[in-house]
Amino acid sequence: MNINLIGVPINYGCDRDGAQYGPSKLRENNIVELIKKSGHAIYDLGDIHIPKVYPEEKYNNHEKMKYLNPIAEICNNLSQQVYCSLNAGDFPFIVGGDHSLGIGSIAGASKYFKELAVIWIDAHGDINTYETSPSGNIHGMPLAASMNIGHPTLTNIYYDGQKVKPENVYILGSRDIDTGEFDLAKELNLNMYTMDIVRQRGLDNVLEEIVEKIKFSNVDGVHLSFDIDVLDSNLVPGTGTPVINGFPMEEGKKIFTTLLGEKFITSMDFVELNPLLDEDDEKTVTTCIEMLEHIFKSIS
Ligand SMILES: NC(=[NH2+])NCCC[C@H](N)C(=O)O
Ligand SMILES: [Mn+2]
Ligand SMILES: [Mn+2]
Repeated sequence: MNINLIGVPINYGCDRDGAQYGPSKLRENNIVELIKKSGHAIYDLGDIHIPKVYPEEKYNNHEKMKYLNPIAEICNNLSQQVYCSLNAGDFPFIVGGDHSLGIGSIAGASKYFKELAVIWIDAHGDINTYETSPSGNIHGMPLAASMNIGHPTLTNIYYDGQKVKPENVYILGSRDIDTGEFDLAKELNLNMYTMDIVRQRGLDNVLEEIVEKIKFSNVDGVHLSFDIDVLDSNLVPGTGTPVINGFPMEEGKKIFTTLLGEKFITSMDFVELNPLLDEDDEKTVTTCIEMLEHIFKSIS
């Protein structure tokens, strides 16, 4: 497989200093060599350009969303990179940066595929809108925007309207969900496997159900969006919104072994590493590198 590495050094979506250093930190820690070693050909496509915006301008575009226009511009550029990569027959691997970039990845993938599914692996739902968000941070909104819910500037990125149907969305590992997100998930009847459900039913059973549902739908492409905060906060202190009771390393690996083993995943995000918040001799970077090694071994 040809892997296309695309860096998105953005922190406007989380409004916290540090997330913009994710791509450079992973490159310093040899992500490119690691991909090569796994036997894949790698094209490092570099980083998406991030326009400079000062903090005092964050609400200039909308009173309830921070950095709206620059995020839309960055996601628009990312979409085209992802679309071109898929068109070339390659596997786009997007490294963040905060999770607002998911809007761009999904828009690019959905232009290429007729019927896209999205697996959102995250401690959070990321299905807020500016009306339900407690923070105004757009990294809490990308999955809603991709389903055509929220502000038109976000729902019309790359091309107008819906990028993924709610029935093709799978949320896994959530355990910090806002009230508005909970209501929306219920209203849309989303496939939402919260951590409580995973613990009740067992990870194997939940993964099997996701795989079966995707296989028996008419989906022709699957985007997997991995927010590192789905892992237990002990493993990833260096992320902006860590949450306790997350997946331990072995379960994190099992998720990838199973889902990537099915060979239906066609693109991926890896987001929310914040090197400035890291602790214990770069514990989070170590976790990320170990997981990335496993991910690339599992892609075939
Ligand atoms: N991608 C993330 N880490 N999202 C965290 C979102 C936190 C919270 N739900 C919010 O909307 O502000
Ligand atoms: Mn997220
Ligand atoms: Mn999260």
